[in-house]
Amino acid sequence: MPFRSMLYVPASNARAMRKAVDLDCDALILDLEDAVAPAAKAAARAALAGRDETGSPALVRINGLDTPWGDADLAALADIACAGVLVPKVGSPTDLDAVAARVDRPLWAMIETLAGVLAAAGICTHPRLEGVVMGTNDLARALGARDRPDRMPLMAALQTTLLAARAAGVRAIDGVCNALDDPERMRAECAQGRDMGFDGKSLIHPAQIAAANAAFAPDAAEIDRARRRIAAYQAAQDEGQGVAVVDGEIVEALHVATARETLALAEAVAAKEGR
Ligand SMILES: CC(C)(COP(=O)(O)OP(=O)(O)OC[C@H]1O[C@@H](n2cnc3c(N)ncnc32)[C@H](O)[C@@H]1OP(=O)(O)O)[C@@H](O)C(=O)NCCC(=O)NCCSC(=O)C[C@H](O)C(=O)O
Ligand SMILES: [Mg+2]
Repeated sequence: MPFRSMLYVPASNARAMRKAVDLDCDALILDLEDAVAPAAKAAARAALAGRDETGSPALVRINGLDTPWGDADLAALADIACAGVLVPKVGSPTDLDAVAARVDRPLWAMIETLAGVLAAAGICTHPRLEGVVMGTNDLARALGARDRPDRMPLMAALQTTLLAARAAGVRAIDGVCNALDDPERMRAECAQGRDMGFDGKSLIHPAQIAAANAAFAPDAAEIDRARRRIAAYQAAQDEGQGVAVVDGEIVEALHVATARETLALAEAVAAKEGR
């Protein structure tokens, strides 16, 4: 399945929770953590109990086990239908062990602390991990970084974590764009995240879904080039050659493997969108 767009929905926001059911993001992150005020934690947790799984697959972001609410969140998961658990502020594989020992759902890790980035290789190879989500807000704070449209201060953390995720074969989701009233910045951040190799982007508002879905899916030109690369390489092989040339660029086996992945993603997106 595609992971182009993962929308945070504060579980304490009943209006947003109702809205989320009909949104076309690839996944939801039902948040019990930082988007929920301390006074609203118990009610937010209760709001998830007995939810049905209408709409996009949902991860539940729990509070850390080092907080007053983490234990109760884990206990509540027994009554919460979800596709997985998103663990915040993961700093080591043992942080995942503590959750894995108490829930049998797939785990995702927020990489949003300096320790988490430095331990990314060990975290990403955890046997229960399905993916990582970048927490660029917490990371920027921990770095003492200034906000920049080019996200230069965050690049080392983003690329280090992405390398670890790709090496471990798990999904990697880029951080949020806070600029709700700046669609150009959102577009640029999506393009940057896609260019780097992320699978998708985490979002904070439904208005951001379209940009992420567009950026992280192959476009018509990429689909056409993938098909032509596969065909040209097969023709070269039939003539006993190991290399083809398409649009003035060489095409070797690795390019064909990428082309097949491109077509597979395009098919998964088309299937999800009922095309
Ligand atoms: C930022 C918001 C508080 C703005 O909410 P609101 O003022 O209600 O926005 P709108 O009036 O434009 O809403 C229009 C409709 O859309 C619904 N809505 C808004 N946001 C969401 C959402 N996230 N999910 C689902 N639906 C949403 C409204 O209810 C309106 O619905 P309707 O009237 O029925 O049409 C709000 O967007 C918000 O709370 N966003 C989420 C913020 C959040 O989750 N933050 C935590 C994640 S960011 C982070 O820190 C990640 C990581 O940890 C890190 O460190 O980086
Ligand atoms: Mg955070």
